[in-house]
Amino acid sequence: MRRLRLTEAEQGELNTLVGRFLDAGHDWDPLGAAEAATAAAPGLPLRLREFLAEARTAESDITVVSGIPLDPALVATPTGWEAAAKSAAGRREEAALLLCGSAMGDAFGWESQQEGRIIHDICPAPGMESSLTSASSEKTLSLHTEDVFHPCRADYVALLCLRNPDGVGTTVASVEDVGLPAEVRGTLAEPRFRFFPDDSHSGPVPGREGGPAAYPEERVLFGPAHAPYLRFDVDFMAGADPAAAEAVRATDALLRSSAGRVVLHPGDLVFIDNYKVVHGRDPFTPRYDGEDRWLKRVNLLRDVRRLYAQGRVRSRLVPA
Ligand SMILES: NC(=[NH2+])NCCC[C@H](N)C(=O)O
Ligand SMILES: O=C(O)CCC(=O)C(=O)O
Ligand SMILES: [Fe+2]
Repeated sequence: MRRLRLTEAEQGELNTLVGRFLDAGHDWDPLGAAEAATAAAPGLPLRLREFLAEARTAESDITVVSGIPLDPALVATPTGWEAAAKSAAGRREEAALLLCGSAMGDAFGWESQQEGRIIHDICPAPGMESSLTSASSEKTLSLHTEDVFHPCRADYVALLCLRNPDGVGTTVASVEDVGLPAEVRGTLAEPRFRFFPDDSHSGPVPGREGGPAAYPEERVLFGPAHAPYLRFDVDFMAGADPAAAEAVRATDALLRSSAGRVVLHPGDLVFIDNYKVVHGRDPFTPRYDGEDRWLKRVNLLRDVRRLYAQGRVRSRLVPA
């Protein structure tokens, strides 16, 4: 894990950049904002850019930047992402996340998720307490690769904490630390697994009725044999045969027993390497009083052209 704390001077620089970005009216065309952020990111504080560049080339599994300035007059936590989207709650923080994220990768959103927005709101929603989505609270959110079903899922999931009054932990488990037995590793490295869109995706997504065909069977471990990448979400995958199903169960148990947690405080921004680390969340009791836990999230790709090359993209930054 790598950590950087912004100095007061750097916070000032970032605030100025955010102000300029908002004044330029980039809020909030999802197609234009990501490109504008990439263009503006070279204006970020030098030490921050150097830190993120180093984290990126070293393939740091978890990277935390503390001291992202938050609006002192931040509005009450909305009761779910739809309410947040309607009221444009936390725009300044969205801009800060988008700008810092753009130093790490290209921001994108899914047409099927949170109405195609590129910045998502993660806050508990009434009625969703036990759901398998990030709007849940009372139920543990299982360790998962973000958007496990998609061949062009994010390289990084970036989360900016706006509130976390009870210090609820984001759980993390790294493929490097999990200690999978050789036999399980062998099975996971074969294309014997199916991955499905999770419940936060709506409409005609691959493998669902009315959507395009499901993706073929794939590997859980892939890439360099000595340091493989991982793709895993026990709730939205299946082994294609009994031995593969058993490997999923064994891997889930090992990931859970090796998991640690990062407690995000207001102003903390974490980049989770979505190829090396699975993440989830401890359960908590929602308040629905405006003081609830609230994160902003953005998906980042090291090169958004990988998505364009997929052929399922309907518009430049909003893949179908
Ligand atoms: N195992 C799971 N519950 N996976 C789904 C994770 C939550 C999902 N990424 C969301 O934004 O809502
Ligand atoms: O709430 C958290 O800490 C993590 C939620 C999550 O999995 C996500 O936003 O992708
Ligand atoms: Fe997630």
